[in-house]
Amino acid sequence: MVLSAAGQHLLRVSRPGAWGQHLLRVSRPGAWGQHLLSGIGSVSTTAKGFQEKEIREKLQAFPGGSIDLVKQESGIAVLTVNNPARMNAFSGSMMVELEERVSQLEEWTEGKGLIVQGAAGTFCSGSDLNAVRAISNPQDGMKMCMFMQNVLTRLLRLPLLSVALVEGSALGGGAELTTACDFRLMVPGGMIRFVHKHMGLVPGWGGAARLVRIVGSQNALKMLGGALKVDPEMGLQIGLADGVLEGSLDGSGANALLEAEQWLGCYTTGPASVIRAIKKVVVSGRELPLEVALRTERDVFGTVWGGPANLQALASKAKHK
Ligand SMILES: CCCC(=O)SCCNC(=O)CCNC(=O)[C@H](O)C(C)(C)COP(=O)(O)OP(=O)(O)OC[C@H]1O[C@@H](n2cnc3c(N)ncnc32)[C@H](O)[C@@H]1OP(=O)(O)O
Repeated sequence: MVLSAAGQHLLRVSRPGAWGQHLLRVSRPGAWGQHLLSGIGSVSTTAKGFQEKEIREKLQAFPGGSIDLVKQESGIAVLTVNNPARMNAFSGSMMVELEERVSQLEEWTEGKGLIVQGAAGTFCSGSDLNAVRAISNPQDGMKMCMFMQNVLTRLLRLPLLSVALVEGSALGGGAELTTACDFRLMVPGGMIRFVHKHMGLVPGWGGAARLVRIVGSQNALKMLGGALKVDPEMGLQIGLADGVLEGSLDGSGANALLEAEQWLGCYTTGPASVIRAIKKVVVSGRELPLEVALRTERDVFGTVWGGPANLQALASKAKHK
């Protein structure tokens, strides 16, 4: 177990602070709500200087690895960060592929859940340091950040219940990726570590903003300031991890994936229309000012009220003892 002195002081925080003010300043709530409903939320991509085409071309110049997506009949998809020779670090082309996979998931109307994992028993070691070195000027770095912020925001807003399955290490951008999922499940020996400080950096893929909302600002400051190694025990203690799995029996990761599917299945059992509606009302409650969130909730409610699942439940005279 890795529990540093600083880690001992981490506290569980159940509710992040208010932050709707910022949303009000950077976006038109009406349009925002529509984006959330359609699952195609765009964040700061309209900010001055962000040329998606240009940064895509730059990123494509750093190839290697892949982002693999398998959509299963169960309604649970598995997204694998696959670059084992570099501990699943994100090459430039993988960043672009991640965006394409997120687009595919946005189109997947039968989907209910998503598991994000790394290949070969480890999660992800962040951005590929070779690519980072090559685009180390601030302008390119900021464009790469905006690209990844946008992709990871869209990932988090998918109308799917998502889980990061953390086997091995989730470092730097890999740790940020875990926060772009609704839940985090850790395997014994797994570690989430925001190593940015040791790289002379801060998170830039939206990981700090999301981390604060998950564990609270005190814990986030300690995690970033101390580059703390968060193991499963500490993860549970501070609310970063939602569960600890038994892990793989043969080192293949297969058992952990099966366990994660079972865990997620507890929340995705039921018709896709209802599960997707649940995610939509939670995302709007989390991201929108109350008035707008209430309007969105009403609209989403309208999509399930009198729908097949609702009518079937009424006909069966369901009792909830
Ligand atoms: C806004 C985003 C900010 C960021 O993500 S900055 C990047 C943060 N990540 C890092 O600094 C990770 C650096 N790597 C490490 O600490 C260690 O390699 C790590 C992951 C703990 C694994 O240690 P070991 O098990 O001892 O294995 P190793 O060091 O021999 O690594 C195996 C091969 O993988 C490579 N690798 C690991 N992480 C990488 C990365 N991020 N970018 C590029 N290559 C990376 C490493 O160079 C080694 O390659 P090779 O076998 O020497 O050719």
